[in-house]
Amino acid sequence: MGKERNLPLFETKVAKGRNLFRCYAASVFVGIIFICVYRAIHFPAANGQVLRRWAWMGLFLSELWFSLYWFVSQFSRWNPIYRYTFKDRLSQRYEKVLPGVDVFVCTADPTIEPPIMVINTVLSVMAYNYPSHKLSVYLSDDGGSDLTFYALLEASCFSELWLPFCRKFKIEPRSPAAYFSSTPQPNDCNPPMPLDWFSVKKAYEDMENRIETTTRLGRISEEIRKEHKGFLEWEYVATRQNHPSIVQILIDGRDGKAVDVEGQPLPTLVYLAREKRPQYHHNFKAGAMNSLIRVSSKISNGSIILNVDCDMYSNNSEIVRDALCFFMDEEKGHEIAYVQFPQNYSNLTRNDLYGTDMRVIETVEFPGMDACGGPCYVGSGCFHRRETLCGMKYSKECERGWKREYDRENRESASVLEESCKVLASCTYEENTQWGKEILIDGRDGKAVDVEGQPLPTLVYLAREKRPQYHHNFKAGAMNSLIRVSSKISNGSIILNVDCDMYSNNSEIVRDALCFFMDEEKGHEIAYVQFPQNYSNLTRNDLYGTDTRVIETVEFPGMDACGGPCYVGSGCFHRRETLCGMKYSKECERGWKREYDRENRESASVLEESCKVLASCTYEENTQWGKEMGLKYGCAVEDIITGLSIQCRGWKSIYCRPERNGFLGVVPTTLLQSLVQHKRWSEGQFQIFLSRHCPFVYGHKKIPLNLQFSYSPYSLWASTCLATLYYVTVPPLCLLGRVSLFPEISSLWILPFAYVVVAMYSYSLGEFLCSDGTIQGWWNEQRAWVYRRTTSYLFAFLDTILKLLGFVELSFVITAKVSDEDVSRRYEQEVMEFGSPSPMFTILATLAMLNLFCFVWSVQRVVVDVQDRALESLALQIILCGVLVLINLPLYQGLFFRKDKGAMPTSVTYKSVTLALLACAIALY
Ligand SMILES: O=c1ccn([C@@H]2O[C@H](COP(=O)(O)OP(=O)(O)O[C@H]3O[C@H](CO)[C@@H](O)[C@H](O)[C@H]3O)[C@@H](O)[C@H]2O)c(=O)[nH]1
Ligand SMILES: [Mn+2]
Repeated sequence: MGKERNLPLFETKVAKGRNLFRCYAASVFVGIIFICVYRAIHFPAANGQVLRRWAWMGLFLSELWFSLYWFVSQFSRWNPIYRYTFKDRLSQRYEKVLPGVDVFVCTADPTIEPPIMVINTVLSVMAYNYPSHKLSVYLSDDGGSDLTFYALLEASCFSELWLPFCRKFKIEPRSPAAYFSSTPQPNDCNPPMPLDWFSVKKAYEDMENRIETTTRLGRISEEIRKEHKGFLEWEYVATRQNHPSIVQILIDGRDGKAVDVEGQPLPTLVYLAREKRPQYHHNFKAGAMNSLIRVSSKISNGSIILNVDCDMYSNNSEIVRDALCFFMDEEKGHEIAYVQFPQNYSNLTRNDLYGTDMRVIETVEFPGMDACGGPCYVGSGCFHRRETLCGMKYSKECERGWKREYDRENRESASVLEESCKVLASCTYEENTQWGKEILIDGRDGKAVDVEGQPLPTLVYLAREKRPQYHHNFKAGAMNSLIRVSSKISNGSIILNVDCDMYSNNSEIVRDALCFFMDEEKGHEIAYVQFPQNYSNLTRNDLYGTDTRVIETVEFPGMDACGGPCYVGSGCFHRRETLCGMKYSKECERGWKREYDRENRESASVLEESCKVLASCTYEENTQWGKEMGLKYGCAVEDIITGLSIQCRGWKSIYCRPERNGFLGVVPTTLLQSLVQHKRWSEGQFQIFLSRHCPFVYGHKKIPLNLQFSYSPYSLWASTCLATLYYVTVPPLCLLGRVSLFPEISSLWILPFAYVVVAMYSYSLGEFLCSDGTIQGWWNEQRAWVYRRTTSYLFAFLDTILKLLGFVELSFVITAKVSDEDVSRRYEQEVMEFGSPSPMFTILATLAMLNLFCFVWSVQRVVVDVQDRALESLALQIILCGVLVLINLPLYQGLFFRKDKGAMPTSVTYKSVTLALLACAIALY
């Protein structure tokens, strides 16, 4: 065992054949130099070639840009590494002390993210091979939809059947929909299986039917409504964008009665719809995530957080353990902030028509980033340590903390508490390193007993943060820190506050106070119970009249009759919520009664109530949430910017691709959706690049230089639009005017051009094929890049500039996860989907037409005029134009030959032909 302990929980292997790659890169680099030399020395002379000079200059600049882009994209290819875990070692050493894991599932719209899909994702993560009492699943519903809530309620019941089934037969994947559609019916060889199989399948299909019927209906029937108190919350929902917080604990894992059909505990399951008000910006997914972080900290407070999008179901039930092999590794675990798994997709077609699977990024670039310090966080399929997501900086201290946590069983959960409470007592919620607080006795610890073996009460020392520049607000400030910190540690519903000189003179006084609070009739309206302040050192005749005798015996009882005494700071019992600003309402009656009616259920409902404030619009006002804490706001790719800032705080991240994919999601199934998604991504990335969070500025001296470079290809996505647009318009148009921009076929200068193009594209094809792609798939991806660069990135580029100037606001177009039958069928057949008059399509069609015209025109010249030597100098341009025509074949089909609904609308056809003709006409004269 002693030796075993030293074996690491994961190993790292470097990719093979890197020297070959480096030779290739070096040779391409030389080729690029030659091209630049050619461009420089053949720069058209000033006499009479004005147009050609300009065209040449533009082309030179474009090529310089492409070279730069190529250069920065070599960093993540230089030295990819691969990670492998040892889950058996993890179980051997840590099975009993595995940390709590909170899983966040985000959904935002029940129409484009159907509830049945969402709960399949939820069920798949509930069924992880992980101790249920340490697993909690939170669904954030930004759609605030009772349809989604209803589906989740159904899922909570179905999980009682589903989890034992998964456990018993060790099935994969654990999303019921995916499992039943991918697994053939069992035969009789395995007798117990078919019985269960059919009954579970039947139960699933029944549930699916109910959910789909309700979803189609668009509202919840009265009978269903009566089934759960949660539906009452919708009485306060005005619209999806205007409602209070809703927190519903559907399965309370702490409740001994929350068990599956086999009597095994179920994971906690929580529904959250954060408050939405029109006048408050909700910050999209980042806002949802931050609410989740806070609410979960109150309910389960797992040290590890897994975040998945609602379409990304778990495909591998062991993945939590894979992630923990990194976090809990004794040697390196303490410096790891997050573990990112690749995003794979369940609905890809064979040749991936829209190139939506980021195959090469997932198999080559991310492993390369991992070698440079860690991959970026890409929003889904990522495990985080809770503290790092909350803004904690890396320091040597962490090493101790993390180790301590797993070395001693009970003490460490106290230390995690200490850690996470720091921020609650800080001046700004921001500087979490300066604090002083110690839990001296942890009442939850079985070993915290007196000499007779009786449990001791929890005892905590707190010194809140103090800074000269922040006012500490005297006792009130101290009390507020205590309220927050205690809410995290013990969260008692009643708070007694005494000054340090006021010792308790009556050990029954708590019970006296409770007689008021818990009175069934009037208790619910009482906020505090004030006892008189008496003194131990009074002299007989009270020389200075310091004992306020008459106030205590006459005036206060009088005030009590008028509605209640004042609170005099010491010897007073409060209900926690009222001290936190809760207004009295009839509701409280219900809540308070409920609390004492049922033993376990009600602590859930108190939790629900007290979590609401954490998910309210105003909670984050004047805090660091969205800035230094949680996910960052104001960026369309909140994931990338958050990951980057975690890395800049000194943490490392890990990229892991287990043999069996961890998560499977849904890619957009139409061209437009895919282009719009890329617009959001490239816009966010470019926005980061232009902001103070630019990897080269923000990351300067904080992350390695090669990691800064590894981020830049993505940051520069948007800005490649200019060079690309230039390349696909100017050389073809110059054909018309017979303006030559490339070396002649017979010239030696053609070599560097030929070499660079052939080498780059063969390498790219090789990379693609090694990533399990097909040749046709690679070709499709090349097309996708051209389309993105000329539309998505162009719009992203312009929007980013406009945003910088303050003309437009940040938006987040949610990608649809369903499409109608017709569209799906074409997607399955890999027929390109147009069918809408988007300006993006007008651009694509115009460019395609333009290249077609130029190509036909110049080929016709070649045929007519075989002797014409001038054409030889245009050969490369004609080839370029021809390749563009080839790549656009599906577009011509959509423009002219298809009659189905997915064809290009005629308005786009007219517009694009006109525009292309116009451009050609201008070029000809
Ligand atoms: O206001 C919002 C908007 C979105 N979402 C959720 O965010 C997720 C991502 O939205 P989607 O439209 O599917 O975006 P994708 O482009 O597929 O997502 C990638 O890119 C996003 C950043 O642009 C990240 O947030 C995602 O995690 C990442 O998977 C989905 O679960 C949504 O339900 C919300 O919860 N609230
Ligand atoms: Mn998505």
